[in-house]
Amino acid sequence: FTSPLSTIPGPWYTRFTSLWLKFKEFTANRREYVHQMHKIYGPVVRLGPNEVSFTSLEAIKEIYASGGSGYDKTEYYDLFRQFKTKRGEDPPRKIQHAKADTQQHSKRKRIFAERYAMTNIMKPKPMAAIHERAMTFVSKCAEAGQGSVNVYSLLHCYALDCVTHFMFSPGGLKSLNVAEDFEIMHELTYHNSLQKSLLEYYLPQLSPYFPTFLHPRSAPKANQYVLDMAAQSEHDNHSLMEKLKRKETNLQLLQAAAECKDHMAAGIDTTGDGLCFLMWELSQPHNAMFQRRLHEELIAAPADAPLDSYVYLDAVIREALRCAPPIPMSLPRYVPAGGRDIDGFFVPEHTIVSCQPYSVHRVNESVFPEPGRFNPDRWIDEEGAAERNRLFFSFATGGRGCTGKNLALVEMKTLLREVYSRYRTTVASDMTASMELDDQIISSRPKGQCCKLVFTAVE
Ligand code: HEM
Repeated sequence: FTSPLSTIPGPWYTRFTSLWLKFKEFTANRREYVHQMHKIYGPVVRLGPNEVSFTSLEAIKEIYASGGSGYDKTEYYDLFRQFKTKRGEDPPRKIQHAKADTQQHSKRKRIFAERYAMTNIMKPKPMAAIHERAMTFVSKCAEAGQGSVNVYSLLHCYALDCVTHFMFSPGGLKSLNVAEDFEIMHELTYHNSLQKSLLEYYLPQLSPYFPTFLHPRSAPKANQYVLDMAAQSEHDNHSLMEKLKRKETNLQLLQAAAECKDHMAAGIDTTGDGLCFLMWELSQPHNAMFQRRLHEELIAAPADAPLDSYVYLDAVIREALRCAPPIPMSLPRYVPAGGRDIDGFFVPEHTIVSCQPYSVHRVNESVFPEPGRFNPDRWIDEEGAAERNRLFFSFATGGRGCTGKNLALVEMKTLLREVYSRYRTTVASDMTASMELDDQIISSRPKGQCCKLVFTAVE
């Protein structure tokens, strides 16, 4: 009752316990719970004795971008267990998410920032590789004729093939075509490890005594693949590995491999799920006019039109990432020493504060009217464009914002251009899987992990 947080709106029990929040987290309902709290209590909500959630632009700027990198990430990021599933088995745990390593993280991020710059990604060789993979995706869909295609699985293959080429070129997986590589995609994407990861995180002392089936799943094939690629002697000049292995970076081979494993995991499900939700939305009968508009823009442009010249394509992508951000959940940070004023409230040091993209995109209805409706046209209207762009939070913002944003956008645009200039997509009659958002650690994926569409060639 004496805490400075006691003036912050929220349910009464959040003053005493965060057990209800943990329960929601454990049952994969945290995102929706936090969202409901914002709908009831407004832009600032107390979630627990030491945790507050925000949705305003001011809060986003303060938490994620003040001083450049914003506040430190919390240990919650240790939950990315794909890097350390059974103790000691995987390469060292990712560096950039540990609180104590903020300085080391920004040094490292400076090393690879140049590789993720648009000027590097748009070089002929990486662009040709992305295009080749997009065309493989198209031919897989064409092979099905009027039969249904599970794009969920193919889009994850596409994202994996693009990101591994970017990192290890001339190496790189061909999971769209090669069965052995497909298994790596399968290992990384199809798993149920939310509860197991949370148990291990919240009960670290007990976890060594857990039976094997309670440990998060391992990814031995993916780990071995990354280690093999790191050991390759030659890497193309545009690749991430070429840069990480340079002498001046002072990285050991295993550290470079761990960095790549990290980026590989960050780049598969995000891009795969984002594209999947987008194609699912465009394929709905009530969204046919948006698909038609996209097709018209794509066929009207010259074949060599630059990717950033497609205004409607950009609007479709933004709208899909607004409605279903692949990382839609709270991005937790610690308030720095001395405490901070956030959105009119004093928040003491070491309080966990966060914004969740899902709510940022839905509760600010003056900026995004009818927020639950997929409507790419909203991004075309010049009025309010600055506010919309500022509140677009799917890639987060500031120094810890998404490293791979440019790569993700180029992959998405290249694939969608090749698909929607040639085909119309509709939902397959045998599509019964749920496309509801299913919460994972900070990401969400389609619940059924399956999305069946039909591709019809457009004359
Ligand atoms: C549509 C696709 C993508 C979305 C929506 C997305 C979104 C995000 C978000 C929201 C974060 C911030 C997480 C946080 O603050 O807790 C993030 C971080 C990150 N993303 Fe992405 N991402 C995407 C694709 C990619 C790709 C393709 C790569 C790399 C190949 C990548 C690499 C990373 C890395 C390395 C970080 C950690 C950055 C840091 O800690 O400084 N992402 N991403």
